[in-house]
This record gives sequence, C-alpha cells and structure tokens, in this order.
Amino acid sequence: MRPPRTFLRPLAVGAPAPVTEIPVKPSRMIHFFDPSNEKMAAKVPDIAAKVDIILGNLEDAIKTEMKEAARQGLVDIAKKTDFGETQLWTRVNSLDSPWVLDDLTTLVTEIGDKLDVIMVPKVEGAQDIHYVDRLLAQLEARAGLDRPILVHAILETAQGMVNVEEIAGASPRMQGLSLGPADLAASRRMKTTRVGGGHPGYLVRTDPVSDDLTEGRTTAQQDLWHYTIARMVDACAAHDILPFYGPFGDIKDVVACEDQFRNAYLLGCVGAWSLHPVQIDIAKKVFSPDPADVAHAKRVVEAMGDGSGAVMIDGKMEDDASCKQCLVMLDLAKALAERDPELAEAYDL
Ligand SMILES: CC(C)(COP(=O)(O)OP(=O)(O)OC[C@H]1O[C@@H](n2cnc3c(N)ncnc32)[C@H](O)[C@@H]1OP(=O)(O)O)[C@@H](O)C(=O)NCCC(=O)NCCSC(=O)C[C@H](O)C(=O)O
Ligand SMILES: [Mg+2]
Repeated sequence: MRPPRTFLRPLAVGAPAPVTEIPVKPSRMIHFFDPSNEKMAAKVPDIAAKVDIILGNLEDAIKTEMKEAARQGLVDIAKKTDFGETQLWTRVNSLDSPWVLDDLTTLVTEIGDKLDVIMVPKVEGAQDIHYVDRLLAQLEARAGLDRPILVHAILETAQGMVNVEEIAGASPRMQGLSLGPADLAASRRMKTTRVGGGHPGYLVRTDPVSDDLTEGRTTAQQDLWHYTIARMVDACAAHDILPFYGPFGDIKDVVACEDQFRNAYLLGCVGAWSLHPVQIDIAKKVFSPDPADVAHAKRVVEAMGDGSGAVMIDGKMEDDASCKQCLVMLDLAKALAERDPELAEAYDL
C-alpha cells in the first residue's frame, strides 16, 4: 500500500491527478452489451438514452474468436455515439488473459476521453489493482487525458472475497465493486449451476411436531448471497466507494430478478447489472426509492430540525440515527430527480 502522503500522487509523469472523491451519479443499472454483436450494437444509442451506465463487455460471454471484433466494435461505437449524461464503461478481459493488455492499451488510447470506468474481472487482491493503476496512468499520460479513468473490480473469486477490503482501498481510482455470483460460486466450489439468484435446496425447516418427521414442517428458502453482499457493502462503505449486485441470469424470471435486486438495494447496493433489455426497467424500479419512502424521509428530516433529539411520527420514535437513514434516502432521490423528470414529480422535488 502507498503511504497516505503519496496516495494521491499521479503514477506516471503527465498523468491526470487522481480524484479525491468518487463521483456519485445515478448508477441503478450497468447495462451489458456485446460490441461484436451487430444487432446489439445497433441498439446502443437508444439503450444509452434509457440507462444510467452502458458497458461494452469484452470478457466472458464474448467468444474467443470475437474478442478482437468486440474491442474494435466498442472503439467504433464510442467514437460515433453521444452518450449524454450516461456513463460509458467497459469490462476488459481478466488480467491473466492474452487480451487484456491490448484491451487497455487500445481503449485508453482511442476512446479514453469517453470512458468513465473500467471494470476489471476476477480481481484477487490489491496487487491486481496496483498493476492496472500504474498502467492506466502511463496510458492516460500518453493519450493526454485530463481526468483519470476509474476502476471497478468484480468480486468473483474466494481469494478476492478474502481480500475485499484491501481491494476496495487499493487506489484512489477505485469506484466500486460488483458481485460476480457465477464465477464466485465456481471458485468456492458451491454446488450450483446458475448465474446469480437463489436455490431451492438452500433452506431451513421448522422443528418436528411429532414422531413423523415429515408432518407439518414448513421450509423457507434462504438467501445464498446475503453474507457476500453484506461483506462487499461494508468494504465499499468503509472506503467510500459504490457496491453493485451483478448478474441475474434467468432472464425470463423477472419476478425473482426483482427480488434479488431489491435484496441488494435494501442491503446498500446502488445498482445491478442488466443483461437483457427486460432487466433495465426492473433495476430502474428497484433502485429508485419508493415515493412513499421519500415522503416519509422528508417528514422525518423536517420534524428533526437540526437532526438531534427524538420525535414521534405515526407512533414511531425517530432520532438522529433514523434521520441519517432518511437523509441517505433523500440524497438518492434528489440525485435521481435531477436526471429523471418523472421521478422529480413523483418525489415532489
Ligand atoms: C442473454 C442473451 C444471449 C439473450 O439474447 P437473445 O437470445 O438475442 O434475446 P432476445 O431474443 O430476447 O432479445 C431480444 C432483442 O433484444 C436484443 N438484446 C438482447 N440482449 C441485449 C442487450 N444486452 N443489449 C442490447 N440488446 C439486447 C436482441 O439482440 C434482440 O434484438 P432484435 O432481434 O433486434 O429484437 C443476450 O441478452 C446477451 O448476450 N446478454 C448479455 C450477456 C452478458 O453480457 N453476459 C456477461 C455478463 S454476466 C457474467 O459475466 C457472469 C459474472 O461475471 C459472474 O461471474 O457472475
Ligand atoms: Mg464472471
């Protein structure tokens, strides 16, 4: 780790100064598209207008023989598209792959001025972020960029989970973390075959009510990802960066997708990945606070005045701590209202 006094120094001569704060912009969904797929690529301008973040994916889900076409496709799309307020991200290939060096070199040199964040998969420890950090500084200097490109790490190996805190604080470039449940399940040797979501076999059962062990015993499915998401959220909050849930692979099960996204929202995530257009509106709905919650938050904040003391509202005690939660809700609502006139009206902001 770099000592505190040097943490914010550029890592290459001519590289832009690192940021001191991660910009908090609406980030309800990171929409994945395959830049080598002509049909998907053609939809990018329309989709970019609807999402908070659009991500050109170069890693898993891109066939080996299409890796170079995907990289070039992303360069072409980025050059010709006006993304407006929507953030442009990419997911590069993993650091042990034969493609990542060309991914980083080409993208920063050709479209570095348009790229907000580079998502790095399968990050295992601070050393992976340090490698990317220095290389990006060199490339930014070469490309004459005037702002640093931020880095987002996917937590998808057991090693990455063990080192989650050092990853979150490894560089001032660290923008956030996403959970990659499919790779993480494989790395942990979990006995699942899904891309995110729950499993009916992971349950608890009520105690026996008689000698017949099958009589009257109900079960409830449990959340496979609770521990992982909570751990990621704590690491992100401690380092002032942003946590995201990752993919939900059962595209047709829009109900369970909404549940998974909501669990992540309630635990502190700011957004989730959308893999298919049908998941965009699910993320938008879930990660935008409910207007009733925003109205309640406003009442509490108004009643609490300077934020200290305790008041009763609708029979419930509110104090400094619940007021702080309400401020989190209101800050998010205000940020979203600035971007979305419908939400501004719904929140009366
Ligand atoms: C999942 C898909 C392969 C499904 O594609 P398809 O079979 O074409 O679906 P549809 O026929 O329903 O598509 C309808 C139209 O919508 C377009 N489409 C589909 N997906 C997208 C998209 N993401 N962006 C833009 N447009 C999209 C189709 O082209 C159809 O168009 P048209 O024919 O003109 O009507 C596909 O959705 C897909 O590939 N999605 C992205 C998958 C992906 O990125 N996977 C990687 C992320 S998950 C992961 O890596 C795991 C993680 O790392 C971990 O470890 O957990
Ligand atoms: Mg993965």
